[in-house]
Amino acid sequence: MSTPSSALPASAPTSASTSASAEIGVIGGSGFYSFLDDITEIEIDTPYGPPSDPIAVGELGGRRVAFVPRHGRDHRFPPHRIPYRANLWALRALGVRQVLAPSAVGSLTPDYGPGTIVVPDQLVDRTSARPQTFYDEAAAVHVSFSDPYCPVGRHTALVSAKAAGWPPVDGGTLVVIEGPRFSTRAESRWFADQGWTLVGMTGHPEAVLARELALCYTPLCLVTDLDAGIEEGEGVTMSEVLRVFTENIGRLRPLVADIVSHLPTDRACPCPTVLDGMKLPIDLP
Ligand SMILES: CSC[C@H]1O[C@H](OP(=O)(O)O)[C@H](O)[C@@H]1O
Ligand SMILES: Nc1ncnc2[nH]cnc12
Repeated sequence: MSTPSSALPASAPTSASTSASAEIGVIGGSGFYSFLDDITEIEIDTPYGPPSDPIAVGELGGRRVAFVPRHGRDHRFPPHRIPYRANLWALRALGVRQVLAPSAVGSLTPDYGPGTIVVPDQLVDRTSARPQTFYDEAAAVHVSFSDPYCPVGRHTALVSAKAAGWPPVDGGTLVVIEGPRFSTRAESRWFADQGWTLVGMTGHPEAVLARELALCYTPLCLVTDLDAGIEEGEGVTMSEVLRVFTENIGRLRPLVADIVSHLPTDRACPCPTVLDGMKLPIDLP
């Protein structure tokens, strides 16, 4: 059930006690277009335009959660057109400080076949035409990004997946391509030869934008296919990705819910302090 949409301006103050606030954000990917029951839909504007969809806010496992499908609920935004900045800004404006990001990925090794859950620990940016910073005027801000993901969020995801009987792969490198096309076999083989593990289209700039807002960000990658250079055959197709994702969504949703319920209430990771001592040219929501 959903209550009527509330409208908030970009910088609306939020409080932990309102139905328009949340502490944890979930950004759903391909095939993951809804998550919560009993939601309030929040129409929220940001300096970067509206997010991919109104944000669905509700309660889950005793936690206030905000959900946004990154491609929109009708998958109208291709990966290079997703309003990444608006999505992250809107989540932070609602009070979110920890973000969980499920996505469908291709595997660059036959060791991790379709249905494997991977919590990568590194990222390679092969995108080419996406705004990837909030700090592009007035003063330079350089955030540390050597370890792109929240260590506590990663640990929580790994523990939950193990407990769910879905043994996860701990670590690996996600290469993010510009898309929307899939990789050629030569590109795919080259990625694998570099020792990279997974390939996707949305992990960048989502992770770095979260870092620039001092948010915790945890990727949860579901392998939907072996990428074109890894497997002989026709190569990856969108329908294959969506089919395999749909086959797994029934166990992915409860896993995401379990991770949400186990994320810490106090952040003891380095993420909250990444902007300390920096002179920010913009006010964060
Ligand atoms: C649906 S085929 C390719 C599409 O799937 C992945 O989406 P997401 O990361 O949002 O789960 C991939 O990155 C592409 O956007
Ligand atoms: N093989 C692949 N390449 C890029 N993005 C993907 N998302 C799911 N599978 C993918």
